[in-house]
Amino acid sequence: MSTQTHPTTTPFEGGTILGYPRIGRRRELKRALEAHWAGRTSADELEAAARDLRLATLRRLVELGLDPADGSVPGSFSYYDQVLDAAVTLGALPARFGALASGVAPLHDGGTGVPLSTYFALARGSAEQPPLEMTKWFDTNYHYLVPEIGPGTRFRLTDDRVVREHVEARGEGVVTRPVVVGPVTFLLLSKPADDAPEGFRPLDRLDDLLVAYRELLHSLAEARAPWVQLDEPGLVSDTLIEAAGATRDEVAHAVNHAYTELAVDLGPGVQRPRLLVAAPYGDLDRPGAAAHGPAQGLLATLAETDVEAIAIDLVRGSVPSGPVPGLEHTTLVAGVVDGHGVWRADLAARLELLEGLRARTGARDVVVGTSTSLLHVPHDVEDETWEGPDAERAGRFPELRTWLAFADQKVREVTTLARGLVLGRDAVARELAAASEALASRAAAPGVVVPSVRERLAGLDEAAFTRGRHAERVAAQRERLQLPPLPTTTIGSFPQTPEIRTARAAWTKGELDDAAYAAAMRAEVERVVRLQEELGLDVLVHGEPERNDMVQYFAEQLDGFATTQLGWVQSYGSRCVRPPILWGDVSRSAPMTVEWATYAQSLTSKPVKGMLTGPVTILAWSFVRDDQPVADTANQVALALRDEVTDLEDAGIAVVQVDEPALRELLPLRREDQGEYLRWSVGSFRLATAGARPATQVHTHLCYSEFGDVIGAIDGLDADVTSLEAARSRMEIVPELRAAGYARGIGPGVYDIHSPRVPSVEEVTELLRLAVAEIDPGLVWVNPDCGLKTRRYEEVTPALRNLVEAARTVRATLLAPAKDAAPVR
Ligand SMILES: Nc1nc2c(c(=O)[nH]1)N[C@@H](CNc1ccc(C(=O)N[C@@H](CCC(=O)N[C@@H](CCC(=O)N[C@@H](CCC(=O)O)C(=O)O)C(=O)O)C(=O)O)cc1)CN2
Ligand code: MET
Ligand SMILES: [Zn+2]
Repeated sequence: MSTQTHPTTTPFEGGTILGYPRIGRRRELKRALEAHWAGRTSADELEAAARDLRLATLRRLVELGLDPADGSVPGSFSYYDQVLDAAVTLGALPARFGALASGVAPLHDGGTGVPLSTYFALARGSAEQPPLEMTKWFDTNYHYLVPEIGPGTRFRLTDDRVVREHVEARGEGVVTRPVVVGPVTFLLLSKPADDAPEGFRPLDRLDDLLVAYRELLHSLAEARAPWVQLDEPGLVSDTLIEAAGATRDEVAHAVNHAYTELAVDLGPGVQRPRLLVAAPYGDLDRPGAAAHGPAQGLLATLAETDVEAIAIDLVRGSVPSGPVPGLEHTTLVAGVVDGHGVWRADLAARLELLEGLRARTGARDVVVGTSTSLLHVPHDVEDETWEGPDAERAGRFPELRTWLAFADQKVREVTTLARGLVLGRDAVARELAAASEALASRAAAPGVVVPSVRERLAGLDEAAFTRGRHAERVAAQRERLQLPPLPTTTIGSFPQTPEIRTARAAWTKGELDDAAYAAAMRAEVERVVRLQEELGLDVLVHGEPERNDMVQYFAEQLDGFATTQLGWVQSYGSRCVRPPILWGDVSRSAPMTVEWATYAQSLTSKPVKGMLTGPVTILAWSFVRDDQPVADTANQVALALRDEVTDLEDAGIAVVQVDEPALRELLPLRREDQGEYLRWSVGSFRLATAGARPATQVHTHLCYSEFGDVIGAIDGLDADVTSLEAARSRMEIVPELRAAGYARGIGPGVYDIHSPRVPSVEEVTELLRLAVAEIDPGLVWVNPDCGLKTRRYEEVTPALRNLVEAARTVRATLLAPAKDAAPVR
């Protein structure tokens, strides 16, 4: 048992948040990072800009009502990614980075920390090494960097930036609660290093890793940090646990071990920071699911260690159904304010939940928190313009503003609820009433329910989700398109040049009129078509220059959506998106893409692919209404897209691609929820595309994920051709497709567009040979991994040239009647 004393008063009594956006309300960090990477500023200048941003954040959070004295303000800054931060803090620098990694000494051995240049080399790659792999953070549109752990990884405290930031904040009068990814989640998120033996699991290195965490706790103790927050979202995700080769029982064991080891005395005279373990994004335990999980739930497992506080997600997760053993010694941070969506909370209902929570769970005390970090929402509703022509064009209207809560509004929701919990309802009666009023106004507002949209949805039958027979479609499309074997194409976007961005910025500001902007974009389309013809690609695209983003572009044109001016949310590193707000019933008032596609088609005799974003991805990358089943919302979007497909067909477009890069992203973290998700998500894609005639070739594109566990769903989309990201994993998906008997057109990516490297003809040829050796060459398409919008023409032009050349090379071997080459059907 620890002799650590609990605070005698309730910690975080004024409420707390699990994290706050770090990009800056005017994307200050993005600008500072990109200036530094471009060589325009020094590391010192970057550090100064980041410091200004951190201090501005502290001031803001205190102004919004968080207690500056007791660790309620999280220290959640990062220069790039919080998982990378943990890796460099704990000595997990991959050996493949050579001297950059081996040159980093443990702090206790005279080390001086990990230089920013090394940190960015891990994030963005060095001259010799590709960066750490990037992948989706739980079911969000945030991407983290995947640590690489091997038997030789030397876990030690190698960087103490998080400690220095605590000291920095103290200098400004704010006692922060440093936030670090917790040890179990850190290992679950990691992958085995390249040199690890077969069967090695990062999780097996837990004991060694804990040594480094203990060093970190020591260092925080010396800085007098009263609390530290260890984030353990990994505990809520079956998919992550399975991918790490572990079971829930093993994870429970690891949790018990880790927090028994960390929640101990650090020795005489050292006051260990108290531990807040946070489990955002879902449920630690499911009521009634004990049969599948550890005998004792994960919440009880945590509560029975000596950690002083546990934060649970009460938006995505469920309320514990009864007293939790061990919680009588523990503060429960009740995540009742949604960190992941933008709707204003029903404060009265949330307060009622909070009031009953202590009695229900047996917690030592209950305090108010957010369900997740506020990283996933924009800064401030007040930064937007809600009236005037700009607002109107973007679908924003004054009433909408009152329905929303971005990060700053959410902090106020937290502090309001905290006051209500401590002082009683009457103390916050005005705020509760205002929240209820906003909710009522939302329910009754025009556009939220549009009868014609509802009627169309209600009238759908099975046939609306079903296309004609596959074989018939294949024949009709072959006849119409006359493509060579191994047809070449791209995923849609071509580089978004500074000229395009500048023109759009000028147009947005009203400095360029509609006609001039359209002319500039048409000129770009023409350049892109000419380039593709010159390169010899078979199925062309218009290049998407007119799109600011593949989701926002559609949201700007659909009814039921609003888009923001400054609602930036970090997606990875310095890259941001502005997720649209889907608030009402969705419908399409006019064609959205037809002019661009037909203009491109008018320039060439080759087929031009129409390019749409699918319903699941539009939902995944928007803030979606929470007042109806998400499946209904998806089908509304699908119907709008279905009409667009028809319009493209009527305009003579023979190939239409409907992108679903986020299909895998929304896959629920809990196994038992996945079937239902796949049912509605696949259904909405089919609804969007099943109206296409047999001779119209429907493509889809998926990326950013491992697809192994959703091949069945990919098949269920019933697309004629699917392009997948595959180059970096060297076509790993191809044998899986073969094993699954996949018999549709398939374009496993042969050009890794996430890297500036230009692949050689030989490399692409080699990847193509891998593909045609495994699957019927008559099904194989040749394409990059993803769109080219983030690349530059200097890279794209030679890379596509090589891709076309490689396709020709492999095509020739197929056509030659060699005895070991599979025939083309
Ligand atoms: N929504 C979404 N989610 C996604 C992806 C995606 O493409 N879209 N891709 C995956 C990876 N994520 C990504 C997310 C963002 C970016 C990205 O490049 N973002 C751009 C912004 C893209 C954008 O909205 N561009 C707008 C606005 C650009 C802008 O910042 N304009 C300046 C002024 C322009 C200038 O003078 O240069 C301004 O507003 O201040 C446009 O082109 O119109 C960035 O951060 O820089 C890339 C990948 C997964 N999730
Ligand atoms: C993230 S998937 C991107 C698909 C889109 N058509 C593009 O090429 O950019
Ligand atoms: Zn993609």
